[in-house]
Parts: sequence; C-alpha cells; structure tokens
Amino acid sequence: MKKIGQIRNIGIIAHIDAGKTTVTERVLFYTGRSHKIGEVHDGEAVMDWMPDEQERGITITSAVTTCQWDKCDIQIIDTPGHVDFTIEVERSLRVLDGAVGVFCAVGGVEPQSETVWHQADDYLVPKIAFVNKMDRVGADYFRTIEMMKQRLHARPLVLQLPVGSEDGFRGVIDLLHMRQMVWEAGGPEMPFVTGEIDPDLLETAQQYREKLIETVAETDDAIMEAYLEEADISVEHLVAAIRKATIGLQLVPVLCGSALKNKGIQPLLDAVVNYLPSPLEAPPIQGTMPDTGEKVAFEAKPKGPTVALIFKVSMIEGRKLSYVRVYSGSIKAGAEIYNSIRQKSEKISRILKMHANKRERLDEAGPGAIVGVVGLKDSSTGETLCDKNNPVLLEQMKFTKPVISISIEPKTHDDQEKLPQVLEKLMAEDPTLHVKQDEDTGQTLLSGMGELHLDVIISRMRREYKTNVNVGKPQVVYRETIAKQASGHGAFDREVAGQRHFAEVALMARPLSRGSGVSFAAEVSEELIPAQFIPAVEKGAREAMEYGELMGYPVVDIEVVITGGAFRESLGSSLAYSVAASMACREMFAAADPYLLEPIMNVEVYVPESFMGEVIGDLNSRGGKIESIAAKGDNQIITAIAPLSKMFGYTTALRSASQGRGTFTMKFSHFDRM
Ligand SMILES: Nc1nc2c(ncn2[C@@H]2O[C@H](COP(=O)(O)OP(=O)(O)OP(=O)(O)O)[C@@H](O)[C@H]2O)c(=O)[nH]1
Repeated sequence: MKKIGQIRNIGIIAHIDAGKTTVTERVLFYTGRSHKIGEVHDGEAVMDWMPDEQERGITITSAVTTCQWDKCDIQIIDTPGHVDFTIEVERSLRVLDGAVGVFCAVGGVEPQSETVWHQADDYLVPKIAFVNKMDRVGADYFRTIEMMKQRLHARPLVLQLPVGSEDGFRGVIDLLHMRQMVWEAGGPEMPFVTGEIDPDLLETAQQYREKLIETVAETDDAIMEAYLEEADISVEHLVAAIRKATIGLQLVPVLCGSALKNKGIQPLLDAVVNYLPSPLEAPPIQGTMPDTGEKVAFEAKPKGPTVALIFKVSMIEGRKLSYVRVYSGSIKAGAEIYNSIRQKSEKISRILKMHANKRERLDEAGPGAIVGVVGLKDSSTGETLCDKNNPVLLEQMKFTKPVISISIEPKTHDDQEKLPQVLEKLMAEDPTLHVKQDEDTGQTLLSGMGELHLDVIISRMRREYKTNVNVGKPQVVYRETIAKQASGHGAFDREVAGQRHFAEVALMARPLSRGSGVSFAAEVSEELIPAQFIPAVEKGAREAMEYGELMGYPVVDIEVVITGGAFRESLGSSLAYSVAASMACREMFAAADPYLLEPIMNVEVYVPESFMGEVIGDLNSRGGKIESIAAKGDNQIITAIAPLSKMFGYTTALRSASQGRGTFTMKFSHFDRM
C-alpha cells in the first residue's frame, strides 16, 4: 500500500466543453498509464468509455482512475459538468480531498462551473485552477482570473504567466522558479525546454512574482516577516506556505496551458502533488454511533477502526461493482465487512484498483484508497462499511427529488419480460432515477432530474440491456399542497389473519411556507393513542402524502398534527394505526383546498448580443421572467426564471433562435402555485 501522505484524491470540475476530458487524457499520458491519446472529438477518449458518452461527447459517469506522478498516487474521480447529473458531482465531492477547476480561457467562468465550484466550497474542498485553451482565438488568462474573483469569490494566486498568445501560445513562465517552460509543437511526446525568461517578459514576470509573494505573505507570518525585511525566501518555503494556504481554503493557485496542444500539463501535475492535500491533511471524517447517537471523528489511520463509504454502484456486464472510499482502517479481499445501515455483514470477494476501464486486483485497501469492490450483494450507494463490533454511520447523501417524468412501454413481449430487472439495475446505480406504475393507465413512469438524464437512461436500456421501449412526452412532476387548515378522521376495525385490529386517528393539517416539506407533531394524550403507536401513525400519514388527492403527486409544505384518536387494550396494532392515519389524511387533505405546485427553473442563457431580442422574446413567450442581463466578453448573459413545463425542448429552440451560438443552463429553483 502507498503511504497515505503520498495519495491525492482529486476531482476535475469544469463547465461542459472546458476541456476536462482532454486534460484528463493528457494527465494519463504523462503519468504513463495510457500510451495513445484518444481525442474527444474522435469519440475514443480513455475516460469516456460508456458508448453514450462517446456518442454525445460528454462525461456522464464518474469513473475513478489511478495514476502515478512524483512518487504520489493520484486518484482522479471524474465529475460531470452537466447540471442534470449533479448527483454524480455531489457524490464525487463527498469522497475527494481536492479539486482542479478547469476553465476555458475564452469562455472564462461559465455558469455550470460556478455551480459545481460552490458545491465544492460547501464541502470545504481545496482547489487549484487550470486555465485551459490558451491557444484559442480570444483566450484571455487575466479576464478568467478576474472572473474567478467575481463569480467564484475565490482568491486566485497567479503562479504562471502565459508565453505567447492564441495561435502563438508556446508555454508558461513559472513565477516561483522564475523560469520559462516552452513546449515544442507536435504530439504529447514532444519535450519541453526550460530556460531563461524572454527579456521582453522579464519586467512583467518580476512584478507578478512580487504580487505572488505579497499574496502568500498575507497568509503566512514567517513569509510576511521575510518579505518586510526584504530577505531571501526560498522556493521550498514558498511552496510549503502555498500548500498550507491552499489546504486552508485561503488561496487558489492558478496555472494555464493548452491540453489539446499538450502544453502545461506537467506543471499542473506538480501542482496537484505540491498543493492539494493527502488524506492525512483532509478533515477527519465525521460519523455517528448508531446506538448512542454520539458523534465521532475518524482520522486516516491504517490501524484504526474500519470506516468506508460506498459512493457509487455500477452494473458492469451484469455484475455489481461498488466504488468505495476507505477513510480509516482497511478492507480486505475475502473478508467480511459490516454494513451499518442494513445491519448485516457482506463478503468482499475482490478489491480492484481502477484505471477507467482496466482493473488491478488488490488484497487490501487502506485509508485514502478509492477502489472498486466486488461481492457486496445488498449494499448500495451512500451506505457505510465498518467493523461489526464497532459500528458507525457516516452522513447519508442527499438526493434531489425528480422534477420530470416520462412514460415508457415495452415494444415486444421479450422487452416486457426484461424490463423489471433492467429498471432494478438502473435504479441500483442511480438514486435519482425513480420508477412508478401509473395506477390509472398501467404505464411505467420514469422520473429524473432533466430531459438529458432520462434520454441517457433510455439509450442505456437499449444499448446495454437490449431492451426497447416506446417513450411518451416528458411530463412535469408537480407537487400538491393545501390552502387552509383542515381536519380528518380515520378508523380501522377489522379482522386480519384471524386477529382483530382496532385504531382511530384524528389529524389536523396546516399550510407551511414554500420549501418547508412535510413536518409532524403529536398533540395527543397517551390514553387516546399510546406513544408506541405514534411512529405507525406518522408512517401511515407520510405514505399517504406521497400520493396527493388531486392528481397523485407528492404533498409538500404541510404540517400534520395528530390531535386525537382511540385505543382499545389488546386490539391496537401498528398496522391498524397506519391504515387509520392514511384514511384520516385523505379526508383532511380533501377538506383543505388542495392545489398544484409546479417546478420553477433558474435559466441562464449565454448568447451573442445580436440574438438577444429573439432569445428574450422566446423566453417571455414561455412564461419566463427575465431577472438580469449582463455583458460578458462578446456575449450577453440572460438570467431568468421559468416554469419547467414550458422549457421542454429548449435546447432546440435556443439553437434556432441564435443560429447555434447560444448555450444555456437550467436548474431547479423552487415550486410555485400553478
Ligand atoms: N483549442 C483547444 N481546444 C481544446 C483544448 N482542450 C480541449 N479542447 C477541445 O474542446 C472540446 C471539449 O473538450 P472536452 O475535453 O471534451 O471537454 P469536457 O469538459 O470534458 O466536456 P464534457 O465531457 O462534456 O464535460 C473538444 O473538442 C476538445 O478537443 C485546448 O486546450 N485548446
């Protein structure tokens, strides 16, 4: 096993098309793992190995890949840039210790990288930035750095200056060592030459080095002292201080290059090793003891108790592969491991170190390792693995509820037979995919995070599972809520399996403000409903709330209070209280003036000035409200909110309204009355 201090678990976060896949490809090349560079536009990149990803040229799943650089194991967790797949981003952020933000030097900080960057901030992930595509017309390094300050509220630390620009971009000035690195034109195997800084760039380089030291000094007393005394500060000392400030979330080191032209990748790898934390420097993982509820923190200790998290499940060739991050202790092939959520032990049959689509078998994996595990039959995403005699629960992952659904119908009898199993497998991999039978039509409804998300699911059914379905139009998943306070009553008195069950429940509902969800309170005496049955009442009511009376959508923004009921000795049961509560819920809901809520989306459109009028007109006709318009380079950014129901097919509409020049992002904002 690698020493823990020599592991770097990183994610690459970027806007679609910023060049994440190309950067990763080059990283794999220079670290010696792949000897042929697959270009994304040829559809053969090593990381994007699902057929769908190759066809669409986007990265969907977060494959983990290990490579070596400067005695370190760098484990790259690939994170997608598209907002429909935020679940993939969230789960990657849970397990990585540091991130590389890749920006396009022309587009700068685009809205999606902003979203993911802020998500990474929430998880306290230290970051470095790589300004890519310096070879493109319109590339502007300093504008991108300015945008990092404004849009990301980051404190960039400029470590490099570009040498040459656009077509003439040749390399970088390394401000720490005050040297110039120039890559020869040609393939990735072409060497780079380190030498003196061009005389005409020297003065600027000196100014930027001064700024660099000033910025680092503000985070480090010893450097500040040396700086004020105008003493020499060694490069090692600076590197150590930058490392500390980066890990402490004070600074974001910035580098630049052109992945496509094979320039700037080696210094980026050095920066990953030098400035991003090892698992030892990452904050200790927090867990809860299931018995006592006591909070505990675990450090990355090989001999400590075993604590690991399953952050992703993939079905590969029909077999279940669980991606696991080990935080403390170790997991061993052939040994049992305890799942503290399911309260059962499972056997690990194999541990695999992953390289995109190749694997290497390991006997054991210790703190900081991110590996594939074969053999866990029942465990799934978000669950904790630990020692049976030392159980612990790590924080559960939060999955967003779906806002869009489609109906599907198997095409042939054969497809019909396969469908339930296929759906089960897809759901095992993807907790944001929901499947439900429409009681009225008998159709199967798939719901998810957006049109693209469901498109990908359908095409995976076809390709990977050879199952074909007819697909209905996308539908909005609404919510239901109530306008006024109301009460309801339910009684259950029946014989079930030779045993009489009795319960009565009275409930009251009050409307809550938007975004509150469902909350519960019990204001009932022990004589009317004994405390032991309160959980059954809550369960029955919560189940009833999943299907509102209006159109069967989940009920939200409501407080349910248990106000009364009845109990008969020896006849009361959880079953009876659940059913009575569900009946009471229906009566109460019908009396409370229910109405529908629809999902409202945040939309950001990037479009050249000349198409603004048309794009705004189109947004208005979709019920969109324009919130702001701002100029960015040659583009305008239009920010709007609009109901999801009117935004279907917007990709095509925007393309025709902007002659293909516009791009947009859309994410869920809130629910509002229809
Ligand atoms: N000119 C230029 N083009 C680049 C550079 N890096 C990447 N590209 C191109 O930009 C496009 C997008 O690159 P990708 O690597 O697929 O971007 P990505 O961020 O992985 O995109 P997703 O997988 O969709 O998230 C491709 O056509 C690349 O060839 C670069 O340094 N310079």
